[in-house]
Amino acid sequence: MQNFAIEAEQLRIRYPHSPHDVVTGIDLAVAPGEVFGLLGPNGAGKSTTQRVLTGRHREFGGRAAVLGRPVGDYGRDLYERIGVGFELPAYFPRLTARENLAAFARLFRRPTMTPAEALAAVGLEHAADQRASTFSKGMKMRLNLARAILHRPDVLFLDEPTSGLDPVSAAGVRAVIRAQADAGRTVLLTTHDMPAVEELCTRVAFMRAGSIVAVDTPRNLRLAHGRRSVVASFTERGALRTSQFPAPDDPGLLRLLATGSVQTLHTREAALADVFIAVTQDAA
Ligand SMILES: Nc1ncnc2c1ncn2[C@@H]1O[C@H](COP(=O)(O)OP(=O)(O)OP(=O)(O)O)[C@@H](O)[C@H]1O
Repeated sequence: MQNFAIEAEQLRIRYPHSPHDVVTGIDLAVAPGEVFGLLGPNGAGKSTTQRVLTGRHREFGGRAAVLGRPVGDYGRDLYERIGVGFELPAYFPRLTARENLAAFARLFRRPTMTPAEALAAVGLEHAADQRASTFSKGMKMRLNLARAILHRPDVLFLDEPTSGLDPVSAAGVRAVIRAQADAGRTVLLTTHDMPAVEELCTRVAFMRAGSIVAVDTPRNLRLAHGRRSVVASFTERGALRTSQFPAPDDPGLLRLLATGSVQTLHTREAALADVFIAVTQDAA
């Protein structure tokens, strides 16, 4: 039997006062070393699933296991094995970045990186002695990530690690995640950042209303659900306009070409954003 880093079998989750299950019996099996994306619209149940897998919500049905052991069987030792980076940065605002990481490092029994190593890993070494309360949002997200990787965990759970970041900062965070994957860590990544998914994820699961509606590699999902299209830009009454057509022989495109007004024509490859819309809006 294969040992999965993360497993869920018929996982059902309900909050104390919610009238129905918000996760309705999902199956997940993430192999060691995978960067697995958990995608879907707001409210689909992604964060709730992460909460159960990281031991922060203990009421659930079915099975949830990390590194071959049910999450319910772990105590604090779970946090020796996993790293958790959630959307809202968690740090001591009055302490410097270095002091924050030194404080977090003391919580672990296993050897950790030094604060300087962790700050260098996320590109924050220049701000080591700056108070966390003075950090920009992007810096806080990096500090959060430094905290999550500090003890070199086997599995990393990341919820929206690039949320609200500018493109350069987001690319920096993606590079940190890539380095973690290259070091052999398993990553479960919840995100709406499609470039991050394209760049990092070995496989992706799309959730919709508490269920998983598609799981595959980004490439296979694009082939199965994405549509290529042809984009034409043309002039109309002196203004430049663009239109998208499903195929090069689309009658509308052929009519447009016959007018002689087309300036440029290019093929647009299917993107994961198209897959997102196709599988989370149309699935029954
Ligand atoms: N503490 C809670 N108590 C009751 N219901 C909750 C709680 N947290 C989340 N929910 C509900 O559970 C459902 C799933 O929420 P969840 O946060 O898991 O979605 P998500 O897919 O992570 O969304 P987003 O992309 O917005 O982060 C939603 O209907 C939400 O309202």
